[in-house]
Amino acid sequence: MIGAGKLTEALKIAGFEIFKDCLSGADQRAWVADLRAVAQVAPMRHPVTRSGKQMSVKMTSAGRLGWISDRRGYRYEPHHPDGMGWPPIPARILSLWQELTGLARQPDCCLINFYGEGARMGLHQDRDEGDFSYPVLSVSLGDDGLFRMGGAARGGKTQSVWLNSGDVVVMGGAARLAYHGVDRIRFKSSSLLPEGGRINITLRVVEPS
Ligand SMILES: O=C(O)CCC(=O)C(=O)O
Ligand SMILES: [Fe+2]
Repeated sequence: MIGAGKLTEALKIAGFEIFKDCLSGADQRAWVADLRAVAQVAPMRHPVTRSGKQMSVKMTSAGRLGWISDRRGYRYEPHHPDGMGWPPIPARILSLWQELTGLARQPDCCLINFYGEGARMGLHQDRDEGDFSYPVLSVSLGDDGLFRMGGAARGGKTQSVWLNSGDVVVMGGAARLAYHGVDRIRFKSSSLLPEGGRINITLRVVEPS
């Protein structure tokens, strides 16, 4: 599945890797079908933050734990806010994790974000997990997204890169706790999703081993 030599060094941040064009067109369509099946069981919704502000992205999860945000804050939960358990992480998604990380440990959570027209994600750290020695693996599908990456401290210098459909990002090591976000998408730049928009999935180990 992974072409050799596809690793680029778009950003010079230790532990941050981009694998361009990791997924073929056929793979991307299969992933989208898998993710739509997850969203059938565990519907996407716009979370609100602790302050009550609605996020512009819609989210759902697969796996033992799902990431949620509500007026009580951010956390992982074993159930969707509507009460159902999260569907299992699709097998082909787990194989990519295995192939790229080589880890025996499987991720607990596959967080699925959907960026419709105008959606973005502010700079943040992924730090609700219990063990930062595991990388976060992220896959982009659909429209191009302008990804911004900073350092471990808020307010530091940032670098930006466009992520395209089929690109995979690994944030491990020093990059694991780096600030990152998505400034904007190029709506309808890809034909993968007929309705337009960008899907990003992140695979996370949540519980300490
Ligand atoms: O959409 C992306 O590329 C990043 C998503 C992200 O940072 C997150 O879900 O925590
Ligand atoms: Fe993140």
